[in-house]
Amino acid sequence: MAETNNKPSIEVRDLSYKFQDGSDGLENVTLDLPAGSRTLLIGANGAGKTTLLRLVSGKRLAPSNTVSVGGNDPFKHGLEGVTYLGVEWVLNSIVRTDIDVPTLLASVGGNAYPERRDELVEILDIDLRWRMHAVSDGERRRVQLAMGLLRPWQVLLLDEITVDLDLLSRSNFLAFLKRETASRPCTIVYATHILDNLAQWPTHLVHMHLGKVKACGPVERFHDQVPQWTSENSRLGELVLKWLKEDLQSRGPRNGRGTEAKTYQSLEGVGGYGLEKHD
Ligand SMILES: Nc1ncnc2c1ncn2[C@@H]1O[C@H](COP(=O)(O)OP(=O)(O)OP(=O)(O)O)[C@@H](O)[C@H]1O
Repeated sequence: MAETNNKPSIEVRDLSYKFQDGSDGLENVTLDLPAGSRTLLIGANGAGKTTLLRLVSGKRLAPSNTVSVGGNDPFKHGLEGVTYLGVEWVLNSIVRTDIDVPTLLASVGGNAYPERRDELVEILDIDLRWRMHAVSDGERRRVQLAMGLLRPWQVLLLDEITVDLDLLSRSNFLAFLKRETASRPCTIVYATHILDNLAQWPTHLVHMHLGKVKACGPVERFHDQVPQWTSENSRLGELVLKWLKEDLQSRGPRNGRGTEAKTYQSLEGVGGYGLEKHD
């Protein structure tokens, strides 16, 4: 396994990707995210955020010379310093079994990084007496985040995995990530729909729509796109809302219009999943 160099920038060059069924995943995506940046990846459901993150993490094979993380192709080199936390990771069943927190943290190398482990336990307010089959979803997510963040990654790709966190846990978690990028060479890309208290967090924004990058750059570049705001937080919210409304307008509703539209009547007799009513 290769290590990223100590300047973990993310470069994507004219990346197009088709799924196995032949449908377009990404089209001509180009990105330059410098080392030390914290990027928010913004886009409506289905815009291509997960697809992009999986390609950057090396979980999917990108065409050669299109993705470079810290100077390496993540798929070819299986990069040691790249951590991707997404849905598959969240659904890992081990965290639902009757197992205790110290054992779980040790299983991902906690004993090799005792200071980070203790810091994460404190920041995420984890009770070491919890048993994982008997915790709430948010508590489970906090333990999972501690597990995922324990090894000092150089590139962190987060695919909306903070939905279960309460406001304080999420704010502590984001502050921890900010400190990380300030104190050591590391880079973060965070795909999220939840913008609360995020205004001061990103250094860069990427706006995706229908598999393409519509806008990308340092946050300051977008400030004048929203003429009125009541606070920094609502400015980011206003900007994203504006983007998503424009995207919907240019794409049209998913179910199409006029003759293209499917109606419940036109779908009668199609499919059927055994959910029909039986007397
Ligand atoms: N394996 C696949 N085969 C074909 N199409 C797919 C596949 N996976 C995803 N897609 C399609 O690709 C598009 C982008 O999906 P992706 O999961 O990247 O979106 P996203 O921006 O992460 O969305 P969300 O915000 O809902 O998580 C969607 O229209 C989706 O239906």
